[in-house]
Amino acid sequence: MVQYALIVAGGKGLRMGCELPKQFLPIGGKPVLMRTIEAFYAYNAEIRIILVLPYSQQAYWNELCRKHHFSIPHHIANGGETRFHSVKNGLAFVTTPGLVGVHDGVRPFVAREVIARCYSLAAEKQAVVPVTDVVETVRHLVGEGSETVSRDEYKLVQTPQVFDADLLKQAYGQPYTSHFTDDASVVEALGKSVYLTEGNRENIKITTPFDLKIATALLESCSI
Ligand SMILES: Nc1ccn([C@@H]2O[C@H](COP(=O)(O)OP(=O)(O)OP(=O)(O)O)[C@@H](O)[C@H]2O)c(=O)n1
Ligand SMILES: C[C@](O)(CO)[C@H](O)COP(=O)(O)O
Repeated sequence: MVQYALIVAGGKGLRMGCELPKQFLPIGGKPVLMRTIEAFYAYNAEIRIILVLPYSQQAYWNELCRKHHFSIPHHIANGGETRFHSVKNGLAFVTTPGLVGVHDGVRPFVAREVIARCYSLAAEKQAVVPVTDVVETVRHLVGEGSETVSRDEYKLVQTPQVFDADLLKQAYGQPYTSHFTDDASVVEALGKSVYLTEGNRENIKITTPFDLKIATALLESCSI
């Protein structure tokens, strides 16, 4: 079955607050985005990689690839207004039946076994999402106050979220709503339920300067 990795890096990175877009920031001397793409290539050298980047950053990315002798084959699609629109743009490059894994370009520490399990389960379940346990107590804001809720009833959601290609394309044909914060929520809006599997704790989404510090520490401490 043909496998696609749709790597989204079309955002503005406002919470990082850096001039250089966060997907290009170096960790251990190599841009975040290259590490992310390498993780998928290491899982399957035949995987079809679609990278979504703002049009204005594509020349810089090509220059970075030359500088780092980065030669993993990939197609580039234009970033959109929201993550939803970026994924939709990337899906135009999905031209055959198969499985599509949508992954945040700023999650370079996804474990190979998690990628493998998500694709393998998606062949059977059609819609698979990696999650981790909530490790802190959670409070729900109610009116002026708040109350503790049972954390056992919640999970934290990661990527890659892997889907049957036709199902995902149908889901992204729906009109955008602000509730669509990930791909699972878009697919669920069709009435299809998603299957949860264990993610890996290191698979952080590099969002703030603090996350960059964690990323550097992770690189030093693990062999991912
Ligand atoms: N219009 C958008 C918005 C987000 N993303 C991607 O979706 C992933 C998760 O988004 P997030 O980490 O929130 O990135 P940004 O939207 O760039 O960050 P911020 O909200 O701080 O501006 C990132 O890889 C980001 O590049 C995207 O492809 N297109
Ligand atoms: C897709 C995601 O990474 C799953 O946790 C997350 O929803 C992205 O959210 P953001 O609003 O783009 O930060």
